[in-house]
Amino acid sequence: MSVERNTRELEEGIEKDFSGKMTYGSYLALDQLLSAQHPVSRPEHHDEMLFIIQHQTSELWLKLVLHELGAVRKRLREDDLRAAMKGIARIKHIQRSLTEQWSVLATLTPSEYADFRGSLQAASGFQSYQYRAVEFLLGNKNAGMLQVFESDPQALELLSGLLGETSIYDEFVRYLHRRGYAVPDELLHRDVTQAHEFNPGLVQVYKLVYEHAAEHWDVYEACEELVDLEDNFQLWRFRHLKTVERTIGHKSGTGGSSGVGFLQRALELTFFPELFAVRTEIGK
Ligand code: HEM
Ligand SMILES: N[C@@H](CC(=O)c1ccccc1NC=O)C(=O)O
Repeated sequence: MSVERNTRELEEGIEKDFSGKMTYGSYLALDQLLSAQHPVSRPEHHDEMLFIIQHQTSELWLKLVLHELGAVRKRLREDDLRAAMKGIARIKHIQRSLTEQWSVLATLTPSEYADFRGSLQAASGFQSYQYRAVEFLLGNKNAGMLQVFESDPQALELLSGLLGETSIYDEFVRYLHRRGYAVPDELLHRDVTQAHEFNPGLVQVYKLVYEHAAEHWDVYEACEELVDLEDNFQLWRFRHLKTVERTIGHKSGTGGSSGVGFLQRALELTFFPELFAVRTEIGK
């Protein structure tokens, strides 16, 4: 080791011959991953690379969120609440990372974005099938959303599949029923292709849990985990909205919507309305 030269020597045992062996790059398919950035602006705009990578990293994290949500749903079906909560804890960290990432894109000024926005044509995040899949898995179903995927059979298959399946919230509610809580019957037989709608009877179930937390500790903790999940999702939506506002102001979106106004209305959506409603009822 030569401290003077500020150089670390390689150790004897360090692998150098990778002929026919798996490497870091081959394992991670880096050749594919790192050759998948294709700016479309001509002449190529410097900042389009930021725009592409911000979206690609978001989609990679969304892929993991979907993977974990699938496992959470399975664990709930198997009555393994603790394992399900482990999955939610991981998802919450991913969500924080996704929300934090907006500050990178916020360095894109309106003038820089305007220089290549025209090249994006009608492409828009509205067409992110993984984002829609997350919304469906959390319980905000909307069959109308499938229309933009008519020309993408794989996305259509994933989303129409999820539309007809139970959400995380459906499974949580069914789990509560199996545990003996007085879950209203209509929730157990609801049409799962529709968005979950507010149910006052379920608020009463949560009221019991929150007012006697010590006797319902694991369920109480699980409820708060779900509240965190929704809270984090809304924070992502809010940061998206604010980034859009500072970048394109009140222009309409490339996807054809009114833009900021349309995104604002998504902030009124809720996945687990009863878990928020119970807050008003506690101590009454
Ligand atoms: C400067 C950057 C961005 C701008 C100006 C922007 C703008 C917009 C606008 C105007 C919409 C509404 C749909 C439309 O008419 O196009 C939208 C939707 C959406 N964008 Fe972005 N966006 C940006 C970055 C991102 C990033 C980095 C993501 C990450 C994946 C993203 C994901 C989405 C999603 C998922 C929707 C659908 C939201 C919903 O249905 O409520 N956007 N965006
Ligand atoms: N909807 C954006 C365009 C946009 O942001 C976008 C374009 C192509 C691929 C992803 C995008 N991201 C999010 O909407 C706009 O209206 O400027």
